[in-house]
Amino acid sequence: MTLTIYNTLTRRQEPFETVEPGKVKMYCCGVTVYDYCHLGHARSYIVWDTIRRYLIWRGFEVRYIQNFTDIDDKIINRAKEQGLTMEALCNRFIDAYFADIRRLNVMDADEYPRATEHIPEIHELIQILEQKGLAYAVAGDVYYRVERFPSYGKLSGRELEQMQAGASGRVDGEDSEPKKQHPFDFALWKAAKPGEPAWDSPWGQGRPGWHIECSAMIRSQLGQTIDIHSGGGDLIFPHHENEIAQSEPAMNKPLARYWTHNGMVMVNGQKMSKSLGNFITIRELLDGVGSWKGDPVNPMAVRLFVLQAHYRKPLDFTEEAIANAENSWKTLKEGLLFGYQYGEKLGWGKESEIIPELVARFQELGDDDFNFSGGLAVLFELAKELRREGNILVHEGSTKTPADELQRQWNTLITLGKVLGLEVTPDTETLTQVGLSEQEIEALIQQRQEARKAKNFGESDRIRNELQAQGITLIDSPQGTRWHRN
Ligand SMILES: Nc1ncnc2c1ncn2[C@@H]1O[C@H](COP(=O)(O)OP(=O)(O)OP(=O)(O)O)[C@@H](O)[C@H]1O
Ligand SMILES: [Zn+2]
Repeated sequence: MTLTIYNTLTRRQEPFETVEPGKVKMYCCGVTVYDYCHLGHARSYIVWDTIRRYLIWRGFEVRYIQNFTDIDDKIINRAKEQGLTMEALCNRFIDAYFADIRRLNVMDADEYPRATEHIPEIHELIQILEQKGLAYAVAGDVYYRVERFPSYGKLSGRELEQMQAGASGRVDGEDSEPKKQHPFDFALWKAAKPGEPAWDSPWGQGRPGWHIECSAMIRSQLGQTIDIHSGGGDLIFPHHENEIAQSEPAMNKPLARYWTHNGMVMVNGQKMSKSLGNFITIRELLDGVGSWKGDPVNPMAVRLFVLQAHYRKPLDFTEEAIANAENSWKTLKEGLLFGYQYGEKLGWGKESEIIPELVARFQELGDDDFNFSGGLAVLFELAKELRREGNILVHEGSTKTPADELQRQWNTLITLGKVLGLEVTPDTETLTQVGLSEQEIEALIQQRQEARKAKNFGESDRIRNELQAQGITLIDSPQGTRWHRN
């Protein structure tokens, strides 16, 4: 089977061929560190983490690099507001990034280069561009000359002339606009303003523009052509377009073989973003605080919320979608805990076979542009089966399916769960949490009866659905309500 990946650059799904056989060099645009990460960022890093895990599982040696943008207008302004140095502000939010993102079971990158630690590499690249006539200095600023790069616009599918016709004067809102030769020229280096952090450079005191840092860090960390460049779809233009414009003519090599982009987390039809103020942070969601009014959300439910949609599609954030993901996680968790709970009782041996047909199905879906939402169906099938057998075992003392088959099912589930970063810690707390006790079920049925008496059918349906999600089916009859485990 061949892995195929959708390439934003060619607008096609293509067979995956790496520069060096068996090795993947992957770069992902990281966060600008001036605030806590929100659910949109969580989606982006969960998606790339899962793709990285999948590639590793498919036998590739993956080198994964993700930067921190630690110099930028937004950072400078926020540091001023909070009376902190830029460095102190960045360190605070880099620490917060790690604390939050690790809770989501996102693996650490191999390196986290920071823009401010790559000033010499940035200078070098700008100088190459200057020598090639692709950059010009004006009063301490250095700009990229877009008209000199004939392929400008190839990633986003924009033509310079069309863009020019559509643009009304200012392009990036910088007050240095009059210094530009063309409205789409962009800053590679910015002259220092009084009181702002600045570095010495061949053009005087100043600081790097945003786009150049990624080009310089990719070059120094991974080399001239990488295999996968990733990031959110909102970065295609101008950020990734500009990375290409900087790197490719400087090195006379393609920057990346595959340009891959995740879809946005949306709120009421708009991108979740800090600037729109419609965001919910990862920690608010996981701790049940701040603007998240619901209960704390299990980190694995956040992963499921993300993975249940194809990575390139938009994903709507609603309370209902999070509640559904929580229910799905309960089901999956029961399956994942099965072996820890009952393996010994069932006399499982040490061998750990998997079910090749199911793994092949999962892989076929994953190989089709990382269709993990499709692959999840395989996991749920297994989890539901194991949950059912667990219930039978508890109530009848033995299972219907032979123990060795159940062990294969469980091993398959654990293996595929790990590929998607969906894992469970088998501590005593999680083990005892599994499944509702009979008293809990009876109590919920009682609550439902009362809701029905009060004609609160919304509530009674909610209780029925909650029980269904836990694998309990209710049967109403004139004699009352009976229940059974599925
Ligand atoms: N709503 C979202 N859904 C999915 N990915 C997102 C979303 N918002 C940002 N990202 C991605 O997260 C990564 C880090 O983003 P970055 O730090 O540049 O965000 P930002 O632009 O400061 O955030 P915001 O857009 O909230 O102001 C980028 O790859 C970006 O595309
Ligand atoms: Zn970048």
